[in-house]
Amino acid sequence: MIITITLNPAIDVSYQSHHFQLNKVQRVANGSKTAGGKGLNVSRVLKQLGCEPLCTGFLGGHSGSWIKSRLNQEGLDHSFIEINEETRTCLAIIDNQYGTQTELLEEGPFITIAEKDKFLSEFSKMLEKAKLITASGSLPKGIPLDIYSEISEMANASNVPFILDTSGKALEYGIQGRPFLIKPNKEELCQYVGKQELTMDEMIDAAKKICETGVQYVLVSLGKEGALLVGHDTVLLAEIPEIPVINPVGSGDSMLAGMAYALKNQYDFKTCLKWACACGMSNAMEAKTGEIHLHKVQELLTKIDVTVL
Ligand SMILES: Nc1ncnc2c1ncn2[C@@H]1O[C@H](COP(=O)(O)OP(=O)(O)OP(=O)(O)O)[C@@H](O)[C@H]1O
Ligand SMILES: O=P(O)(O)OC[C@@]1(O)O[C@H](CO)[C@@H](O)[C@@H]1O
Repeated sequence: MIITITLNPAIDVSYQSHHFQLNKVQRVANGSKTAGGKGLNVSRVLKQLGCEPLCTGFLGGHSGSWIKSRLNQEGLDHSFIEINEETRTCLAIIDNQYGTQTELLEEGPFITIAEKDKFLSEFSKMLEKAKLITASGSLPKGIPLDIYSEISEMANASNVPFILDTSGKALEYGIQGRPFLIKPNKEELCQYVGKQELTMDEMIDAAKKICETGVQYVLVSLGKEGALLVGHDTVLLAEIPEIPVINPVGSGDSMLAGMAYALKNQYDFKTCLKWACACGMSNAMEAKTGEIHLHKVQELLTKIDVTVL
């Protein structure tokens, strides 16, 4: 079973706006509302790929109940720790005319030490059934910065591959727990190495240095430019065709789901990278966050070129 961890889930509200302007009243068509936060997007895409993930993390208040009822409707198995405070809402405004994507991400609830300890204790029980674990997203308040490192070490001790997609300090600390794979986008990798920009060679160098610390693979997502997969003795570059983009929010999560699915099926790394890109692309072609279509993924797989660098 794949376990997906979302420590800071969200009700994701996404609006399509034309010529979005600041400081103006704008009327828009009803937004799409999904059970989100990165890990829940990963879970939804895994389900669309035919997997039965178990979703875990923290949920609270009315928003938490709404998310649970959505997960039930979608047939997603879940086991969340109930918290005192309210689960957050995140807002995305997509303007395909201007080509902009504006996001307002709430920081999320405060998690008490008792709630955090309960999570870790439940997680150690779930770990017994896990074949692969993904953890995605920001940390809610009160959660120690090294929690992903702790989770990774627990997974390593049980020989279960752990895949991490986070940013900033949570990534910096998380890497110290030696996850099997991390998935920064280019901006997150730049931030990690403290640079404004990185060339392709510099990205490969940075990823290799991360691998020297004990991480086995670094998957760098590059939006419409495709992706890089770097390991100790592997550098693969995926080049992708142009596609009609509707809403790319959640493409990184869909990519992570595609990678997790392919790894679980023990595909070779070139094929894994193709599945990861195809799922990210398929999501970008849909209005809903964290949605793919298998027939589109299969068609996209034939159009992605992976080169060994
Ligand atoms: N505009 C696009 N055109 C084609 N493919 C895309 C586009 N945006 C994303 N993708 C696909 O999805 C993958 C992941 O996208 P991206 O690098 O934007 O991730 P991300 O920044 O983590 O996204 P998010 O945080 O919104 O989930 C890319 O490697 C690519 O395969
Ligand atoms: O605040 P985080 O956890 O880093 O990101 C949250 C978020 O922006 O990520 C997803 C897109 O990847 C959205 O579903 C969600 O709202």
